Amino acid sequence: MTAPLDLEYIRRAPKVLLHDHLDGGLRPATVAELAAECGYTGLPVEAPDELAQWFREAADSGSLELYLETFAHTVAVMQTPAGLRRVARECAEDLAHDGVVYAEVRFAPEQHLEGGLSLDEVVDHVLEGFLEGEASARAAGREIRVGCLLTAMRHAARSREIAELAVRFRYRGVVGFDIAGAEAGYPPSRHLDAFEYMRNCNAHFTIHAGEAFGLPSIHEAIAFCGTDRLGHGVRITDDIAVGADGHVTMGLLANYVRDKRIPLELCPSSNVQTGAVASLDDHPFGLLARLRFRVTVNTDNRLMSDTSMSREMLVLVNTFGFGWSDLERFTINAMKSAFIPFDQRLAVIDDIIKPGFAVLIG
Ligand SMILES: O=c1[nH]cnc2c1ncn2[C@@H]1O[C@H](CO)[C@@H](O)[C@H]1O
Ligand SMILES: [Zn+2]
Repeated sequence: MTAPLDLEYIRRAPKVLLHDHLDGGLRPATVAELAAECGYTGLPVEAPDELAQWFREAADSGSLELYLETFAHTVAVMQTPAGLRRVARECAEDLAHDGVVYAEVRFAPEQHLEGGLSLDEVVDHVLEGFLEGEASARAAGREIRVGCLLTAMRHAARSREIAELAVRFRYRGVVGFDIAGAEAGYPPSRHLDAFEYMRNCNAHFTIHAGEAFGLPSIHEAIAFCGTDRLGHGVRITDDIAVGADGHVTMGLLANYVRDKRIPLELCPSSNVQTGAVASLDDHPFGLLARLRFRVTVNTDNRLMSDTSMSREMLVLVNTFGFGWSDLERFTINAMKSAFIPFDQRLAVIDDIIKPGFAVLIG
């Protein structure tokens, strides 16, 4: 018998998450406790439930720049070894508890140096925290593997250094590289040097592109930088026209993205909060899925959007009428697009995802 498509059963499905920011996923109580521990007095409110509400409302800004301002508070409490480890451990635990079996979690090491740690030390503590979280999830009967992506901030000038850091840690849990931050005014090609270095090392990367800025950003990310995946990429719809009769016309760039199976890391709730799309009903996820782009479902920032991987899936089910086989397809899309070796991706698909969905589909 087919399982009901509700939150409880979606949480049981084996899920894959490619786009989740470590500093956007703290538990509200952890923000409050770490602030007290490290003497950070800048929090707007202190009770965990008020903090949860504050983050959601402040992030609900309609602009990426304002949305990003909320990260000042989470980054502020992630400056010590204990803080970094705890946040990473809880991240792995929370994702596992939600039924995520493979995740790539990203953060920007350059934002965690205020307590005097080196870039290498910051990465060490976060990776240690992920391992602890994987172990405690396993003890609770949940298997998860967390890979780490190192992000460089696009307004800064450390991307080459962060790319080198990612390669230095490639055998210790870092699986790729990314750039994030305000998009308008900071095109991907500004960081060409970092991407060329990654390519020269046969290493993987994704680029936040096509979120707050449109087609030129996506084009640069692909044609100049050679990105493996697109962080968001929702604005690819600027190159897709749907006529009144439903006839679809796609431009060269949209065709290229689809032909090359370039994965789109779509983040429905986040896209509404930053104003990349007007509402969930207007989100192009449904159109892009129907046109068979390689779409994946992601959380972006669980704290700012008060969401989880299961909730993002439920939102899509409710908005577009997707069924279990669609959710399985999006999950397999994500696993195919992960930055771990091919044989390992295949093993997750064959041994975990397909059997897990088979039980639900009945
Ligand atoms: O959706 C997004 N678009 C662009 N940048 C983002 C987004 N979410 C988070 N960050 C930025 O990435 C940094 C490292 O994790 C965060 O501190 C935030 O500034
Ligand atoms: Zn993001």
